[in-house]
Amino acid sequence: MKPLKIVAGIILNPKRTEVFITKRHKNVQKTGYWEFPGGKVETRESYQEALIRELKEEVGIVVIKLNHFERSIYKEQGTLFQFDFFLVSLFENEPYGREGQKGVWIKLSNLKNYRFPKANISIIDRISKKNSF
Ligand SMILES: Nc1nc2c([nH]c(=O)n2[C@H]2C[C@H](O)[C@@H](COP(=O)(O)OP(=O)(O)OP(=O)(O)O)O2)c(=O)[nH]1
Ligand SMILES: [Mg+2]
Repeated sequence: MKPLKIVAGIILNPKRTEVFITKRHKNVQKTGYWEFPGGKVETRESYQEALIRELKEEVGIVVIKLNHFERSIYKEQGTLFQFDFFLVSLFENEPYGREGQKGVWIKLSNLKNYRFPKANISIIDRISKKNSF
């Protein structure tokens, strides 16, 4: 089965103590859950190109530096998802919910108090630990 490819950005402040997350819109899958901004990789697009495009569209930043952090595969209701999470540590502009969605900077240690989709459990676990990157 061919997976649906998703890229998402872990947008960090310069001290790498906080991350910018957004809340998913109404009327889409996973309404009301928090997420790392990102979306589906389009045909003929690389993972990096997809993430740069998505972060411009969704949170208005121009990515300068990104590093691949983790890939995970997740199956839900018959759909296979492949997630690639990137650390985004340098960018232009201040991120905001460009499509009207809520966006907040939160401490990494506080991530556990926000409701994310199940597919995010392992990544949240990893980055909320001290000195994980
Ligand atoms: N961006 C993002 N998506 C996530 C996360 N966790 C998680 O389960 N997902 C799921 C929700 C969606 O089913 C899918 C991402 O697709 P999306 O709806 O963001 O795709 P997109 O931005 O390309 O949106 P669209 O063009 O289809 O409107 O992955 C996450 O941390 N970030
Ligand atoms: Mg999206």
